[in-house]
Amino acid sequence: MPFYQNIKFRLIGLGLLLIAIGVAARHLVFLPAVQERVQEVVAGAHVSIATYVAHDIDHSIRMRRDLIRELADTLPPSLLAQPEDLAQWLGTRERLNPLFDRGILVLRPDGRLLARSPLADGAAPGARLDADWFDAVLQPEQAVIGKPRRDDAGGAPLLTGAAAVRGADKRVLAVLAGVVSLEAPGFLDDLQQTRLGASGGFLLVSPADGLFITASDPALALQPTPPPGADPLLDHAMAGYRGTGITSRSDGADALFSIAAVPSTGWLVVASAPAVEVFQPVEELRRLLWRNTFATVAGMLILLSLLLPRMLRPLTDAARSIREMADGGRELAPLPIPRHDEVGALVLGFNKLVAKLHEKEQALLQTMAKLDRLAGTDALTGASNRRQFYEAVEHELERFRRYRRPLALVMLDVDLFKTVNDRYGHATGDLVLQQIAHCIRATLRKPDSLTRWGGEEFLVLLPDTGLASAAALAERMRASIAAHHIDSVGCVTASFGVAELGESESRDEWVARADAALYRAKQGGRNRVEADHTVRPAAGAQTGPVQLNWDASFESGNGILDAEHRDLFDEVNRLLSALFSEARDAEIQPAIDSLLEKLKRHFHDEEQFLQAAGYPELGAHAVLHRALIQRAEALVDGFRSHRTEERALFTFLAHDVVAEHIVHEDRKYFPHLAASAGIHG
Ligand SMILES: Nc1nc2c(ncn2[C@@H]2O[C@H](COP(=O)(O)OP(=O)(O)OP(=O)(O)O)[C@@H](O)[C@H]2O)c(=O)[nH]1
Repeated sequence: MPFYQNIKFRLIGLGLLLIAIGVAARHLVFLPAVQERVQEVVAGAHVSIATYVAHDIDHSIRMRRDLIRELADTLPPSLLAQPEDLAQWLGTRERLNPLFDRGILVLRPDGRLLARSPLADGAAPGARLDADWFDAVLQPEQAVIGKPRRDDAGGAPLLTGAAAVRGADKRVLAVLAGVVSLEAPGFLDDLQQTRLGASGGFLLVSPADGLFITASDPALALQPTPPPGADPLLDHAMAGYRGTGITSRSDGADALFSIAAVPSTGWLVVASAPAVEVFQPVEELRRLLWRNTFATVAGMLILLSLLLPRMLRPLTDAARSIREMADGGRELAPLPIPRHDEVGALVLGFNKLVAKLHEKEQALLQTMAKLDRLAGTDALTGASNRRQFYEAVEHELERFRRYRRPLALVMLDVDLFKTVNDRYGHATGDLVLQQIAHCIRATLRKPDSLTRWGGEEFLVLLPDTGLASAAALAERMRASIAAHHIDSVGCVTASFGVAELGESESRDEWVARADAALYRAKQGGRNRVEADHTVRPAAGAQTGPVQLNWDASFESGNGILDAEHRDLFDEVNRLLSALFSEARDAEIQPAIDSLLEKLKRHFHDEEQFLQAAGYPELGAHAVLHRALIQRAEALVDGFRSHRTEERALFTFLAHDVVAEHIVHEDRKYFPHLAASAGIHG
């Protein structure tokens, strides 16, 4: 699954998207609104301050102008002829109202100095005929405020207020002027010393004179204003704009400005503060928001990476379990409901689905069982079912009655199979049953048939087989099953019960005896074979004129070999009986075939045991086996084609096979086998 389809990735992505939307909203909507509001508030404050400063300046100017006017109006014309008294009069007034720190002068209409206070030598400061105010003051009745200028020595900036002294006929008798330094305490010095914020300040501009009168930066005092276009802020002011706004300054930086007029002079007070400073709170808020955003993202990532796996575990667990079930690695079963949320609902849905599937599976199994019953085969193991077994038994019973052929039954049951089911699941249990059926089949001959009798119980029907042979075969099956390794389970075992059909015994009695023997095998500790000897075998009841008798001295001590030898004796006896009876060839032929097959199997088993025991004469013994088999096959062929007489067959079986080989030759290895069994035992 690509990572972007991962639900954790999507949830984290969603979280980040929401944060990004929040950040965008704050920076595009919230912060601009805050900035606008801050500008409104600060600009309002700046306008108030600029207006206050303008009124203060206006008040100072008016006071000086009114004082000069009043002095001019109250100056007794008679004093004009007495300069010393005039100076004294001026001195008294000047001391009473010290608004002109640079002194008060009285000039004649031609511009010559008449008197001054305080008395000082040299030219009176500002008392120059080219002064703009001198001519101006001769005209109107009002006092005049002159253009600010530096004193004659180029020192401090001065401002002169003047008024004409007129006679009764309104003729100008003299001009009275007061000179004040712009830096005089209580005049404009406050404006120079006052800052707006950290680096903002004020400008006092005379648009009419194109002059900075004074400013928070003292270097600007009495400097000409820059030409239009050089400073957009001043251009605004000069163009008559009054109020507040943001504009670029001559240094390119934005500034918040506020402009207020000084009505008495036509001057302007311009308050300006760098926008960076004004909006510093907004910038701080912006930085705070970024820090908050980073902290939120980091917190969210940490929280989600810790919580998401926990929150999604029920989902991932359920998905894994379902996948395992789908892949066959786990039995299809309901899952525990982790909690009552959407995942719980999902698992509940899955469980309902499983229940439905089980129902359907049961229905299918029932149908299959029905079909099996009809078809005669068990679908799981491929073995016959009871119905087919009963049919086969009917056929064999018929043969038994007619030809007296022995008939044996092996019933087997898997040991502790419930534990296998409980530990590894029902599906694995089924697999075990299949493998066991496979093991059994591998040991059977053609005419033998395997039946699944019930759950983990099987029946093997062995035609033409006596009790001893059947027990030997059962032993072979037991060993084969016990040695077979089954993936993920290991080895399992089975217990066996063997019974040969007795004379006048019913099918069900016979099966019951095999079942009882099986029960004894279970009781005896499982993984073993129990043969039932309680009923005399029917086939042995009918004997011919010539019979071979078994003797205890023929026993080698090896259970399987002895059982096979005994069975061969029985087989030969049965065949001899048939040969000497009136039986037809067609009826004798199956007995001959069965004997030949048993002979071959016995020789093979015997060679295996002798090899395992390290018998030194095995090579020579095996040569005898091959010779006997070749001879037997030739005789059987001849018998089929009526070339061989019954006597030749009789001689070969009774003499060559039984008397010579089994009784005489085989005895040779008995001591070796016994010794070897002693060593290994
Ligand atoms: N997997 C599977 N189990 C089956 C089938 N038929 C029967 N079984 C199970 O086989 C088990 C038989 O258990 P028991 O009869 O108690 O016997 P056991 O555990 O084999 O023990 P012993 O026979 O005493 O050794 C039961 O759990 C049945 O459910 C089948 O077709 N498939």
